[in-house]
Amino acid sequence: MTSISTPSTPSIPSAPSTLRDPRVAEPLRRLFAAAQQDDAAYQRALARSPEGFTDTDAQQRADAWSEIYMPISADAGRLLYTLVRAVKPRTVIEFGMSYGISTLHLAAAVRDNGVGHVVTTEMSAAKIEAARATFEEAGLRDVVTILQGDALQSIPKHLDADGAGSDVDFVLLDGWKDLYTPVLRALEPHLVPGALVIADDTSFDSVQPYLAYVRDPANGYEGVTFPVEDGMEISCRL
Ligand SMILES: C[S@@+](CC[C@H](N)C(=O)[O-])C[C@H]1O[C@@H](n2cnc3c(N)ncnc32)[C@H](O)[C@@H]1O
Repeated sequence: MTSISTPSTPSIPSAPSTLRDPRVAEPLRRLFAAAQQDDAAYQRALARSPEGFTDTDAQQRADAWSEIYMPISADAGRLLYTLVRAVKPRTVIEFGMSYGISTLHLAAAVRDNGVGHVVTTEMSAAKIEAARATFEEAGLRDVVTILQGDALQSIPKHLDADGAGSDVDFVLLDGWKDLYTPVLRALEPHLVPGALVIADDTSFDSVQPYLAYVRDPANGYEGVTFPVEDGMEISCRL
């Protein structure tokens, strides 16, 4: 006779995700609301510098646009949280923190994993000061290190420093788009096989050279564009 086993009771997580903790949810709500004013802030920046900025003056652009949030969307944030929970990375590197909306999602996932650390980068001193206060308010300051200055220099310097874990298993690229490929190339000596590299805004013209790079099989990645807001390229280091 075949015995019929009784289904076991599904386990229920003992606590909701840190994203739903009011200490994180409230700053996220406030930051997303503030980012709604980005168009007006952009117009003010343009009025101050009508000639615009070239690709070579990243710091000047970061300072001139320091009032502009340019965040990932809420859906993209949940995607990042989900991926970090699944991958359980030891070291998450973020290129382009701004006011820390994406960083809060990455850090919440690291907190819930109980392992890992987020190293993020930003050139605007005003944004760094504001984000530090936000991470403190969110109770996530201990899982985030902010590197001030140009990520092209600060990331390799940090990873090569004595005592810093140099293996990288999760990357978010969301700084100036023309720097995605150089930043990734600077990270490559530290990427472990299976590392996930996420690049935001795949629909932008300025991201196309990066896409050509990660989609060329000779460069050692496999991936796909995930259709969230302006598109996120998810690439796996082979
Ligand atoms: C699109 S915003 C980042 C948005 C952020 N990921 C979020 O979701 O809130 C891009 C940010 O990257 C910063 N940035 C651009 N180039 C950089 C560089 N070379 N090094 C460090 N930060 C940079 C800019 O100052 C800007 O705040």
